[in-house]
Amino acid sequence: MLAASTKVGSRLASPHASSSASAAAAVATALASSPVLGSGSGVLSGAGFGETGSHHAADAPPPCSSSGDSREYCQWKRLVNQRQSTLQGGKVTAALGDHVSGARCSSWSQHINRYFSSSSHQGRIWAGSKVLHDLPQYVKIVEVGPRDGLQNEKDIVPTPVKVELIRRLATSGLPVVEATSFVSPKWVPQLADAKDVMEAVRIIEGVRLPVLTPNLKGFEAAIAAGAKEIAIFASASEGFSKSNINCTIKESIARYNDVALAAKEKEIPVRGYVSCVVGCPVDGPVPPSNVAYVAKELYDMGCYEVSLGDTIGVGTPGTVAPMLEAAMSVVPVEKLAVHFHDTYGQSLSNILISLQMGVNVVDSSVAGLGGCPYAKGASGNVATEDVVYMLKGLGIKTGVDLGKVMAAGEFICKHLGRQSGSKAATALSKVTANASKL
Ligand SMILES: CC(C)(COP(=O)([O-])OP(=O)([O-])OC[C@H]1O[C@@H](n2cnc3c(N)ncnc32)[C@H](O)[C@@H]1OP(=O)([O-])[O-])[C@@H](O)C(=O)NCCC(=O)NCCSC(=O)C[C@@](C)(O)CC(=O)[O-]
Repeated sequence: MLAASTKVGSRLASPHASSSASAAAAVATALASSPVLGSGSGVLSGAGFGETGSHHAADAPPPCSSSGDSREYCQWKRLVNQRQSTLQGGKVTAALGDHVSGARCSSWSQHINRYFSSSSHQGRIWAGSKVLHDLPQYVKIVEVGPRDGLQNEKDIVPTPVKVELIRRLATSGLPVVEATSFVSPKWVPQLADAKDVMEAVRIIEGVRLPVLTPNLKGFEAAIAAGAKEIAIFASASEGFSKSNINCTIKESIARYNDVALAAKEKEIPVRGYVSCVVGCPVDGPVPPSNVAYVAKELYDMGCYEVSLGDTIGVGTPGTVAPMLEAAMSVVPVEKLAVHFHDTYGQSLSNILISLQMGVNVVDSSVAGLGGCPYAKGASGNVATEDVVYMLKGLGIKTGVDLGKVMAAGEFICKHLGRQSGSKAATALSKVTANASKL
């Protein structure tokens, strides 16, 4: 299985695919001949790679004024503008034939908007509310499905399926899609095709595509494959640090310092992760002071953002709030992101309390895919669809088209042969299916 996917991948990495157009052609050829994605499979139909798609940023932003708008919000506005001009220029951000038809997507949209249309104005929702008035205007969603979501899958997902998933997520308006990891293939065999995935998706514009790098070897490989942004990942607990990256926390900080220095030289932005911020599968409960220590180390070495991960999903607002307070005491809150796994069904409540505490970056995974191979019992990440649904209900802008994320979720779930882990996607699909029977 691994050999087969590598073979397909090596076609994607062909030297003939060095220009955008020829790389796109190589991807299209690989996809067409894939048993999962080929035209005969019924998964793909319609337009070819390289054609312009229609991206409509959901919740189109108001003008970005110099007064009051957050930095993230202004960055998002720029990203939307860049994406729109990219599409007008006919570059490769386009649809490769969505198997979810336009009619179906618009039917989803009708239902998605059903409960929000009368309350979509944030001011109206929040008027007079003591608990909602501090929420951010815009939340950046960092999609981690292609990396965190797939890394734990036992059966190797073919490279073209991963590439197509990333492309679909990128065209849904998500500003960041974590693409893969340049880790040891012995440790994470599912992502052994990182080079091929990166070489195929590097041509997608209008979206940031960071990759995980555990050391200099991974960093060099990522840059050679075309990565323009990386992420490093430390742990707040010794037990998980050992089991996940085979070193102590201190050793990992030294290792990541080298990576951060190399990245700085090449002007590559670095995101930091802290795992096990509430509990560890090996050590049990984790004190907030450990989280603060590691978060500050990552921030001080130059990470532009530090994502706090409840790797095994044991946190509740009762444990997340003190953990965040500790992290916020050493790293500015606008530099923090939250990353929840939904093992105990606490993710959305944890996200809500994080937003109330000033966080405005949230990691999530399409269809709730995910889990860490070195954190036994951890379930998937919070589903992107559920996060977008909740934020939409709160009148918070994300720029994400929920129907398109649902379509990406349906695509990958079909490939994996399982139901979506997103409650919002499942409910909306059922409502729409029932409505179409009437
Ligand atoms: C860190 C290591 C490499 C140490 O692994 P090690 O075995 O201690 O490393 P080593 O330096 O002794 O190397 C062993 C072999 O791996 C190779 N190697 C070494 N580095 C690389 C590399 N970058 N790329 C490719 N190959 C590499 C190296 O060349 C050698 O190959 P050999 O000589 O045996 O043939 C390993 O433990 C590892 O790869 N761990 C990654 C585990 C992982 O990816 N976990 C999941 C991501 S973290 C996560 O999911 C949590 C997060 C971020 O989502 C947030 C949350 O939810 O909390």
